[in-house]
Amino acid sequence: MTAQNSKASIIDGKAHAAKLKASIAAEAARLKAEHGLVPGLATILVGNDPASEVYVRNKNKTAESLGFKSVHHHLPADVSEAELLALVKALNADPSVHGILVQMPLPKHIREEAVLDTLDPAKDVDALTPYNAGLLLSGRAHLVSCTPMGVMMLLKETIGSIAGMEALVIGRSLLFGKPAAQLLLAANATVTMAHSRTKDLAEVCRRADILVAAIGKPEFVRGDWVKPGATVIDVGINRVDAGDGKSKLVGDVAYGEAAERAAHITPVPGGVGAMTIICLMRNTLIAAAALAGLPPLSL
Ligand SMILES: NC(=O)C1=CN([C@@H]2O[C@H](COP(=O)(O)OP(=O)(O)OC[C@H]3O[C@@H](n4cnc5c(N)ncnc54)[C@H](OP(=O)(O)O)[C@@H]3O)[C@@H](O)[C@H]2O)C=CC1
Ligand SMILES: Nc1nc(=O)c2c([nH]1)NC[C@@H]1CN(c3ccc(C(=O)N[C@@H](CCC(=O)O)C(=O)O)cc3)C=[N+]21
Repeated sequence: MTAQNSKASIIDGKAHAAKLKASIAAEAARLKAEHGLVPGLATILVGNDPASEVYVRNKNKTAESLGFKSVHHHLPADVSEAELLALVKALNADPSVHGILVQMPLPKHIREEAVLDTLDPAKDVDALTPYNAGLLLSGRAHLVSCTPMGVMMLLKETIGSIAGMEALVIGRSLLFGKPAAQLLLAANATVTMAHSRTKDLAEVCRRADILVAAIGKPEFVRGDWVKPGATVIDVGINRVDAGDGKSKLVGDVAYGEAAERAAHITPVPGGVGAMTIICLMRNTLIAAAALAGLPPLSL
């Protein structure tokens, strides 16, 4: 078998997440014993998207399993912007809450910017406020967006240094693409960002030593776009028809094809998604320690 058609190694996000969870649990126990500090996470979900309900429930369950305080607010789809902002302000002022997560996307009649301008940056565990995005850009990151952080951890564990490598991020959202590109740059990769207006995406992909896809289109990236030996990180979570009346999750990368050429690849599910929730717990702990005036945590 030549290197060209050997199967990629699978990056086990679940196993990495379990390891990180253990170190967060230990640090949380220490903060509780030494300082009486119990991290508190508040989640807000507006409307009834079933996938979002599952994710938010998982976030609360994970918080509880770590001994965090966890509160969930489920608001109807037609809640007014003013009511949502009032809830965010109340949580900003609640000393038992250290992290506030507003699940995106929000209904059309609510301005995302108004919500982010109201959210206390010290409690912005998704790192979506201009303040936290700006700190990252300035090389002084405090709270970092969870999924990009999870991706960097997986890359570190899988290939070590990425200095000088060609990294491509497809997608430029505030939640993932932009912070992911900043983190890759800070780790000294040569970073390209692609999006819906990029010309000849397949060719751009073929240059990438690290190919990160966050598009939201099932199996959009084909196997022959992957540079042989590349590391492929699939952020996409798409629910598609499995053909037997059931549905299944697939990523933004045609996994089977890509695995023929890549050296390392993340599966969906069990790859990047598994890291996201645990990075949210990490951010909640970091925010709690900072709000309590404790020294930065090494996690
Ligand atoms: N695993 C996890 O934990 C997480 C998974 N996700 C998943 O990642 C995916 C992306 O999420 P998110 O960043 O929030 O999505 P957005 O919809 O906000 O962004 C999608 C990006 O993909 C780009 N894009 C769309 N079509 C194309 C195309 N044909 N060619 C190239 N680029 C294209 C868009 O470009 P343009 O800007 O030009 O419109 C945009 O920048 C989704 O599947 C989401 O569910 C998201 C967060 C966490
Ligand atoms: N403000 C905000 N912050 C977010 O972080 C955010 C958001 N809005 N909106 C939607 C996306 C999506 N997202 C995921 C989180 C966990 C999994 C996850 O746990 N995935 C598992 C499987 C899940 C399953 O089986 O359904 C996995 O990939 O193994 C996936 C996707 C966070 N998002």
